[in-house]
Amino acid sequence: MIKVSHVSKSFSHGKNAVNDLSFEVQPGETLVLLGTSGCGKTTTLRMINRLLIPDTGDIFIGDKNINTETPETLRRSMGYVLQNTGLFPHYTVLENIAVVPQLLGWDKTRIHSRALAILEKLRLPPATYGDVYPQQLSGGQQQRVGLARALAADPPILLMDEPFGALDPLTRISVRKEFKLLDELNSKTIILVTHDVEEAFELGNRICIMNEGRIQQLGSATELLFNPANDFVRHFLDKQRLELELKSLRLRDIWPYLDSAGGSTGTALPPDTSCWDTLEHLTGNKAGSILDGQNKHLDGNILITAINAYKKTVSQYGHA
Ligand SMILES: Nc1ncnc2c1ncn2[C@@H]1O[C@H](COP(=O)(O)OP(=O)(O)OP(=O)(O)O)[C@@H](O)[C@H]1O
Repeated sequence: MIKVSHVSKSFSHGKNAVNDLSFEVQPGETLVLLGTSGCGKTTTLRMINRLLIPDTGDIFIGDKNINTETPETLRRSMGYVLQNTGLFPHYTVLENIAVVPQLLGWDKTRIHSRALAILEKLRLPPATYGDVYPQQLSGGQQQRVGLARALAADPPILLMDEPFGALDPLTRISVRKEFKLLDELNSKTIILVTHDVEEAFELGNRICIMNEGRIQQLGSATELLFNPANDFVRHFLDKQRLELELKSLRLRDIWPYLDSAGGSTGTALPPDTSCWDTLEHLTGNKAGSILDGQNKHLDGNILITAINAYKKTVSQYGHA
């Protein structure tokens, strides 16, 4: 677990870059820090890694205050992925990946086989990419090498600062998809910084929306969408609201608002299908019924009506 407790940090010009920040990240959870430029996301990440020291407050990894460890020991438990990848230009891909395992004193054979394995996992066949230099790779490939390097020594924690920020929108979407499917990341505790709302909702188990160094709200996608803590959070999500709502709501959420159907026609959709995917499915299939012990009849209109009924109830009772 990572615990940030009442942490503040100001730079020379006096204004707090981070102001009384507190949050916890559970083991295996992905927490996304989301906010406009300059709201303190990177500063927060750098304090967790001890690249910066907080003015006040404490940060714990497990039950250990990070002040009690040397920065080197601390950083061995953390992979750090940067927007510009931070790869060494004069090292080959394999040499870049080997950096942390070498610092940890792994023997050569172990380092080599781990580097080959992690490259394979990230769809960069070592025979083609192992001996090339970063500038010979595309942005997406460099990003994957950056991730491979951060994962090489299998650290339990991964800190990611705008990891897909330098990529064009299409590459960004495909690299993000691959990232989500990586089994290497399943058990890791991840803090990911982004200013991309869609990315935050796609990758975060919970999302922390920040503004001017302060947390505005920390919660699940549905909490932020249907129960915003203030106007800042509400307005921050307004532009993509419909898409975010459809992607965040699952069939199981709107289940009580769907009528039961007699027979079973159409394709059965699992209850954790998002309303977005369901709409896509219905566009091609016109109508369908979903199965989960009982059948529910479904078409586009019924789906939208059920979503609206869900939203009404949520705002009525104040929870999502
Ligand atoms: N080394 C530094 N010296 C002085 N001011 C700094 C330094 N690092 C950050 N700041 C200031 O602290 C504030 C927060 O910066 P930070 O980089 O944490 O924001 P951010 O949310 O990560 O922004 P971005 O999305 O643009 O990277 C900004 O006002 C920034 O100018």
